[in-house]
Amino acid sequence: MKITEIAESTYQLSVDVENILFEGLWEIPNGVTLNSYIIKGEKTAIIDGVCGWDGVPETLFSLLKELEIEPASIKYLVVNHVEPDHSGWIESFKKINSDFQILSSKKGKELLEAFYDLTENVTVVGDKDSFDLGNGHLLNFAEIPNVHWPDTIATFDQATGVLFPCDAFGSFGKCDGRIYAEEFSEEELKEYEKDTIRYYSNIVATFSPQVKSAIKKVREIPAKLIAPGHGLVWKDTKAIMDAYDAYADYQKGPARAEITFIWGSMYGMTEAAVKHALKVLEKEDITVHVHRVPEDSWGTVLTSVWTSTGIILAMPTYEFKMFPPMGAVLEEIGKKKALNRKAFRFGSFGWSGGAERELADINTRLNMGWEFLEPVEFKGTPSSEDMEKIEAQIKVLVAQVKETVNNKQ
Ligand SMILES: Cc1cc2nc3c(=O)[nH]c(=O)nc-3n(C[C@H](O)[C@H](O)[C@H](O)COP(=O)(O)O)c2cc1C
Repeated sequence: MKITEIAESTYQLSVDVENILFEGLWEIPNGVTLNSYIIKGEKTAIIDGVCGWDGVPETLFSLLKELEIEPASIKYLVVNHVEPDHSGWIESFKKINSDFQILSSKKGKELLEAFYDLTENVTVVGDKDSFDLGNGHLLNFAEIPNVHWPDTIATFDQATGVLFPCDAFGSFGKCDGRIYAEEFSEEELKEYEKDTIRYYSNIVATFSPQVKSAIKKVREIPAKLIAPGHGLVWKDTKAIMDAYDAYADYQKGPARAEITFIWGSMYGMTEAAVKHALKVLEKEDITVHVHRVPEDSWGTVLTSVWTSTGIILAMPTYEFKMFPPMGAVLEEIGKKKALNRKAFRFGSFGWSGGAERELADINTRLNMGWEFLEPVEFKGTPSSEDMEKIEAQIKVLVAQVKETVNNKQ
């Protein structure tokens, strides 16, 4: 954990977390940095906290001591968002400080009661409110509901121009002691963006329309620095807002000129055709993300799907339905609303088939709007004719993806 002064009397306290499933579900291969902020005006406020995992609140308290702040002397907690990765520490805090005031949204107040039985000393703040910490640190608030829970607000400090948007504009990927995006080389930032997209697609994506509204609102705030609850701090506030704007647009598609190829196979029948399909794709000038299920996690597959305009699915029939891990990952992709993709499916069956029926059902039931080319299904091993049909369909798909993306630009 580390303390950095990011603006006058404004400190970031950050902790790198690894080897966990985020939200108990999402793989984070490069970890995540959780950020908490302290503003020392005449009054001291802490903006967002950290999770309540073993040892994490204690580390936060020891950092406060480094800043010569006794945790018991903190009288103001700004809770932008009650999700326990930011508020879990309050349970430990309550044990050492019984006298503090919380600022949160109306919905946040409800959630604080539900999660932590906190009912007293909660002041509701919203768009029209301000709160004066003294020494010029006048805080304003912007309601940005559903980015990522319904309670979310962003806090803006008039004195320093720092905007604290909590989950909005956050990223996975631990920062290893670095604070600002500007400390990363262009190459490193490109890599880091994959973690930002992982974060966006896995955590925030469902609420893309609300992300669009939040960005519109936040662009009106004269922020000099965006200091989120996860990941890097952005001096180039426009860069991260533009990036998030684009990710939100990918929900309805088209996204980028990329294809995500998701496949699974039990005994190698579908796999034989997958190998052929990959060779075909190698000759095409297009970025392809390949994921085998169940080996690759939902989160990893979703990250690729989010930026892809084209999807190829290859899996056999299994008990009159799709190969189960494919069904599971598609349900999740549908729930995150990765909509309107150009798609193509092929795969093996033994006697009755059935994968196609379930695929159509998921596409309809979850209103995904994926436009499928004629599938190629084969009994047992794929014939050379099947291989030719697959090759032809892939070429059509690549052309469609490029055309759709070009038409958008
Ligand atoms: C557990 C199991 C269930 C299956 N269920 C069906 C089925 O309901 N309908 C069907 O046509 N084939 C079914 N099959 C046959 C497979 O679809 C077939 O063996 C196919 O070639 C497997 O392709 P793969 O080697 O790519 O996994 C099933 C196979 C297994 C092992």
